[in-house]
Amino acid sequence: MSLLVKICGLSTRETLQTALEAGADMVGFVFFPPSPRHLSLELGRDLGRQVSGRALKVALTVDADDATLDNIMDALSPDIFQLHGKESVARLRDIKQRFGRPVMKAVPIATSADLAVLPGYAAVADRILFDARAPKEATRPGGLGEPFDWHLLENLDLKLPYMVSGGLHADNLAEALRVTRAGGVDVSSGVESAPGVKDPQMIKAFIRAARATQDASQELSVR
Ligand SMILES: O=C(O)c1ccccc1NCC(=O)[C@H](O)[C@H](O)COP(=O)(O)O
Repeated sequence: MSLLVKICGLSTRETLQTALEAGADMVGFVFFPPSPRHLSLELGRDLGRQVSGRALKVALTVDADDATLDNIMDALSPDIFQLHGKESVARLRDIKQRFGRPVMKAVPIATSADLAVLPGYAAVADRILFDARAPKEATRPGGLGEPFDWHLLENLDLKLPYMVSGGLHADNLAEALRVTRAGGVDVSSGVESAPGVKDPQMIKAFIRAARATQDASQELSVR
């Protein structure tokens, strides 16, 4: 199965075009006002039109209410909702039923105890995103550019597809994939020149590095 590459927190036509042309499988749009990547609904609508089927549109929200999700559905019509807050298993089920879209649940990781929530989420979510747990003082639960200990996932036995994120960049994603055996990688800070400012060259370098890792693992598997 080919590696999924997600570029998250895109907020301009130019950098979205770069990610699409470089072959990103998923493009993430943040709807969380404290984030430097937060999009207005109007900009989300515009960027969503630009994607026009070239990648999966991921709407990233944090403990959003139904009215907010309704507005995002109308503006972006996301392919996936990425729920990056404290959403319960029941809330995931509710969102899936109400909006009829797959959900990717972000699971914050700092210690092995954080894995205890997996069985509940895995019963409802379509995909899991492992991310570094944000420090208590953080103004947002993700997009902080810090990794977690990937070895915490070394013995993971998850029947659901999962991605790894948190502090990834072109030079460490191969190791993150080797240790976690994730089916996808997700990045935001690692392709930015400043918080919220995506860098086209860094986007291209990240996707090139991910594809090189994918090719290398496919070569090994056919030997
Ligand atoms: O990106 C944000 O600003 C953000 C805000 C609130 C919740 C989640 C957020 N990002 C979630 C993502 O999917 C990021 O790509 C992921 O946390 C990795 O971020 P980074 O460590 O900056 O690569």
